[in-house]
Amino acid sequence: MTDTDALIRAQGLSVRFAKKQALTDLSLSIPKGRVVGLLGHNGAGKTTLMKALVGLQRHEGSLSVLGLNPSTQRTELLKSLCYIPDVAVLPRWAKVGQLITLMAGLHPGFSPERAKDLLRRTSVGLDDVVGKLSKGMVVQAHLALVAAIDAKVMILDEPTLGLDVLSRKSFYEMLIDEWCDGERTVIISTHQVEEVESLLSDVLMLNEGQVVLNISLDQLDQRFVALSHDAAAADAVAAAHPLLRYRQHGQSAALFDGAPPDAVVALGQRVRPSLVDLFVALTRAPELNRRA
Ligand SMILES: Nc1ncnc2c1ncn2[C@@H]1O[C@H](COP(=O)(O)OP(=O)(O)OP(=O)(O)O)[C@@H](O)[C@H]1O
Repeated sequence: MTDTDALIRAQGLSVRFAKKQALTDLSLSIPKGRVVGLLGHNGAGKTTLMKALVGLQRHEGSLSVLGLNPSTQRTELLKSLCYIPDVAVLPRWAKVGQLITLMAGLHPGFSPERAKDLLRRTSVGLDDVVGKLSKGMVVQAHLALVAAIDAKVMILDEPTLGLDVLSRKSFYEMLIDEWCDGERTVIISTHQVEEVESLLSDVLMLNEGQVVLNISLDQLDQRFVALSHDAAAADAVAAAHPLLRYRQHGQSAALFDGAPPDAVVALGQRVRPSLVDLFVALTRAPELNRRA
């Protein structure tokens, strides 16, 4: 990717609250057509970054989204960017059909027909009042409304928080089937790392306000090597300084950034590193790595 293809570009992005440095000198670029998982522990800075991307967070450094400055060109930006924050914001008194009428009046890129089509995928009806819907139904209705906007970037902050596994699955199916088209980019923050792994094209990992990984899943498979091995090989594997030692399918395993020496590889069997193991390896203090 050349940098000019990027839909989102940040350089030296920092956010400081009174007592907390929430983001420190982030630099990244995200191209079109990607499904990016934004991962990080509680307090890592995910919401702060998303708010900066949509122009709701003062920051230092430069930030460009769709070629616009989110802080100073927010109105223009919101024509092509949609955002579901981590708090439910649909008015509880409104009927879903009324929200469609409201959105049609407010947003030039919103298609009422598309919203109604998307709602047919859910169990939410046009006459349903938001306040009487379950949490899962509200989230589905919210996605149907937002996905009916002809935008280029969608930002979702923990969109499936509090939903059961079936609701989470249907949420992501609707998002991928109905909104992602190979040109649009979506950024999803979540703690459900295992569940989203198969949906993602890229992962952006934050730890204590800093980027610890920004990589496509294809590159990730090439760069990181996981080795499953017998207990007898443990000391020799540990001597090669893996990022993480853990257990997988009842076997000891070790995760390396880059291939370890051939002699070490020969001690075990190369397996696919999972995103969750990588997340643990890159976001917890090295001294916490247990002997596997
Ligand atoms: N308005 C604020 N005032 C002061 N500190 C804040 C404010 N918003 C966020 N923070 C702090 O900034 C840090 C990053 O918070 P942020 O909400 O971005 O984390 P997060 O990765 O989204 O966490 P979570 O997974 O818990 O939602 C935290 O230490 C938080 O306490």
